[in-house]
Amino acid sequence: MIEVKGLTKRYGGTTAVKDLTFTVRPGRVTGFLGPNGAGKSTTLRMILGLHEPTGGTVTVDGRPFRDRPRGLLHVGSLLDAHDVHGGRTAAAHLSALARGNRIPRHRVEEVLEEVGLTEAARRRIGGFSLGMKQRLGIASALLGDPPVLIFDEPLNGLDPEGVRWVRELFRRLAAEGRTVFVSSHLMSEMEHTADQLIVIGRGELIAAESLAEFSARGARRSVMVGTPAAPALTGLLAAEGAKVHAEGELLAVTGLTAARIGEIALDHSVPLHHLSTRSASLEEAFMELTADSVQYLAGDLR
Ligand SMILES: Nc1ncnc2c1ncn2[C@@H]1O[C@H](COP(=O)(O)OP(=O)(O)OP(=O)(O)O)[C@@H](O)[C@H]1O
Repeated sequence: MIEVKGLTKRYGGTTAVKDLTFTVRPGRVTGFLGPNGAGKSTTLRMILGLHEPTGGTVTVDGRPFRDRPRGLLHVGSLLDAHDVHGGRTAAAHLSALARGNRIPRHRVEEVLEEVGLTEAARRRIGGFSLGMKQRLGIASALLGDPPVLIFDEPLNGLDPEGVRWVRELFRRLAAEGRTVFVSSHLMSEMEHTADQLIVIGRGELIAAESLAEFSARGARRSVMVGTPAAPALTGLLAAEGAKVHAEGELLAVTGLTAARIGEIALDHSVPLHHLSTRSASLEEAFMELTADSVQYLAGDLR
């Protein structure tokens, strides 16, 4: 179990993580979601003792990760698939990790087999594709057969076959009773991967709930509106408290009924070419939930 309590990280004037509290439990895949720059990587690095928190605490199975000398037996992680010595072979890389953690040598062959890299074991990592490096990173994480696994954007750069394989692997690891914590900035990636979600924005907790609970938010209907006067109508609807974002030719509106939108358009002589309702996707629910933090980043930090 990973327990994060009041975790804060400041870099100079930037607060990357702010008073974050959540728990990641075993036996399920927990997705760690947030827009770019939300503070996911910083949080994962603090869990792994790679960054010192400015405030708060984080423990893995009751102790700070740094207090465990043979760390790979407790927590396996993949933070950056490129962070490997390109001149080494896959087998040499894993053997060095195994030696450092006093893990039996046969585990190297086992994890290579598990991730489908047996054939490539004697090749230099420098010649690996991103997908192969991701597989090697996952092999490193599995090497110590740890109860807790942490992956930062593990689906990045994988082809559809690779994505399916990773999803099935995560599900199996969770079914074995392990804690599996996986970050992503895309709801679509987590939709078929995670059981539980921790959502952050601007370094702060926005939601910690099951995918089913999150889906209930998605059940809120949105109204699709087509008009040649999109900027004007957007302003009018926002003034009535609606949230509006462009989706191709149409505006997706939440917070107002189709009837009310039609009335507002009529009152201001705004022509409507399209007006329909639909259930929001999980992606929309996520975007709506994190919209404020994205705007903040776009305006103030980038
Ligand atoms: N070493 C650092 N020095 C200064 N600022 C940093 C440092 N590391 C991260 N930040 C800032 O902290 C914030 C959170 O960054 P972080 O990389 O943790 O976000 P993230 O959610 O992982 O984003 P992404 O999906 O883009 O990787 C950002 O505003 C970033 O610019």
